[in-house]
Amino acid sequence: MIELHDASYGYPGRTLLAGVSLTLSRASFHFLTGPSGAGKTTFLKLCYGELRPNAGRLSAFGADLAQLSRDDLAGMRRRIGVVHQDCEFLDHLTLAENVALPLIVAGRPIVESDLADLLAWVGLRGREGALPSELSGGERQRGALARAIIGAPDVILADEPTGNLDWEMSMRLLSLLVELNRMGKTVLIATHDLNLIRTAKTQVAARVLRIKDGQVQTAGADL
Ligand SMILES: Nc1ncnc2c1ncn2[C@@H]1O[C@H](COP(=O)(O)OP(=O)(O)OP(=O)(O)O)[C@@H](O)[C@H]1O
Repeated sequence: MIELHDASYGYPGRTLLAGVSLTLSRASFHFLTGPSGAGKTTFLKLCYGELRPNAGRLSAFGADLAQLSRDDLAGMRRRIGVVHQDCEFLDHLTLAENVALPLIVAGRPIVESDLADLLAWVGLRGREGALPSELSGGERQRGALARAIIGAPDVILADEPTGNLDWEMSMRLLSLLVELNRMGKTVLIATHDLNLIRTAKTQVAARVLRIKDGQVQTAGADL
């Protein structure tokens, strides 16, 4: 689904990824871990085409990102759902409106019953009309997940999705991501939370990637 071939990326004066090659295959489940500032968010941005490698190649769904037209790039991005670290919502829109926003932006129809089913699936039935300021951290994260998957993406990238959640809510979110993976979605979660990774590995065949010193390596089985 997403392949990096000898890809490098850095900001001026700082190399974050140096010649990384790896594949996120269909229906795989990956964690991405590594010290703060190692480049996890940057790696995710490369995967969804917000950044382009300085050298090497990145291909998504069989197409080289560098060769994609603007429209093709937009099409590729629609196949990737992103749960951002800060789950930004538009403050003046309700939860349901925020969740439906990717469809509105893409000019796609909103089927109210599908939206209601999705909100119920993430445990937010009854919260449709709430404003973002009225949501708890766990509700925001589940809303952000709903927004990421409303367009039925093939790949879900989540950046520290359980960062501000207690354990019970982290487990709830993890089980939703595991369920999505069982439906055939490719899932990549960037996280510092080793307990989350250990627990997930009892539920799903997850591969753990670690970014360190510009390399992305498969972490040992002790994780
Ligand atoms: N737009 C930018 N310009 C310059 N440097 C940046 C930019 N964005 C990120 N960086 C730097 O790149 C490094 C990697 O950032 P990134 O957010 O990818 O790390 P991370 O592993 O996700 O960190 P954390 O776990 O703390 O969220 C950091 O040192 C950061 O300061």
